[in-house]
Amino acid sequence: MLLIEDLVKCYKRGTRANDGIDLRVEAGEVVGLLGHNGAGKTTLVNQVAGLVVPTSGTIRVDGCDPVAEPAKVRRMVAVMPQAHAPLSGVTPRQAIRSMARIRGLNKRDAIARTSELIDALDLGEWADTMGERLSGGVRRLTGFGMAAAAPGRVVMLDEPTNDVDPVRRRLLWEQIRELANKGCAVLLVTHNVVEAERSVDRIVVLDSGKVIAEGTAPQLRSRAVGELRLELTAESVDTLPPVPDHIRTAGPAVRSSRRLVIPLDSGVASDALAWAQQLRESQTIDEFALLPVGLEDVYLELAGGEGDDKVKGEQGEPLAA
Ligand SMILES: Nc1ncnc2c1ncn2[C@@H]1O[C@H](COP(=O)(O)OP(=O)(O)OP(=O)(O)O)[C@@H](O)[C@H]1O
Repeated sequence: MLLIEDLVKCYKRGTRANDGIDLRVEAGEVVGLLGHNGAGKTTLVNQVAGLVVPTSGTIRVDGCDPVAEPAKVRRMVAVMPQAHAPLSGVTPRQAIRSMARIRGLNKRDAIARTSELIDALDLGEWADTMGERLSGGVRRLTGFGMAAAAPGRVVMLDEPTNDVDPVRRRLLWEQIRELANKGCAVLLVTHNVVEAERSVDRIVVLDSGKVIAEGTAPQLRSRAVGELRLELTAESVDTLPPVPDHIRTAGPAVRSSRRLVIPLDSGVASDALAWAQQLRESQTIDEFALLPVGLEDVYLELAGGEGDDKVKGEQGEPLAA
């Protein structure tokens, strides 16, 4: 449904925001696009929507080129932008209904679809409140409602769950899945790795404009070294003692200012727990946890840590991208 090949976008000042991206989203599929700030996610979305012209490469929405046939592609693509929808002087109900009408639904169907979305997202309490008085989360949900009102073939959602409370976040994910079940190809930008791991079919990781990893959550998790992660939290992890020799690490640790995450094989779990317990009893660390490897660990390892240095372990090499 959505096919992207060797997509390059260079902005005027020379930033290569997309640098040879290949990406495919099939009908009925929800694909999560992850990547650091400035990785090029929004640039990608804007090119598919026809708002930014690619420098080179190919985009096809059900066979149509957004550059050659922008009006046609706009009808086929629904976008929820990263910025809040402008809702001054309109209520969520009016905004969603208007979008449904603009995108081709007749009056009766637009009213019905709007009510359906307001109920599904539990927005009834604010459905008739003017936009100026809405919270960030309700604005975000309204933006989703506008994109989902008459969604077309491809739906692109740029950080849809930001500001949304945990209960409505679940409702939102149900509606995202519902769009895929109706046959839409859904491309979803998010920074929430844990949510993505739980809720999308496939994940694509962008780094500096390039795809550095792609696959289902289990496929990406299988790239991790070791089965476990020992997380140590301390005021500063710089002064922590080295991992004792008898606890063989499975790969390089990832460090942020207050957290050290050490990859381990399951065979050393009890020794690692005993060591962490000692560190806590001596108040060298504040707390610790031993957890199965998650997608967030793989992501941080791929991305090179939590914005901080990557600490190379005693054994093992860093994960290759
Ligand atoms: N209109 C523009 N003109 C020049 N440079 C731009 C423009 N829009 C984005 N960029 C640059 O392109 C790069 C990619 O930006 P983009 O917004 O696509 O990243 P992103 O992954 O969506 O980031 P974030 O997660 O912070 O929203 C950044 O270096 C950004 O500064």
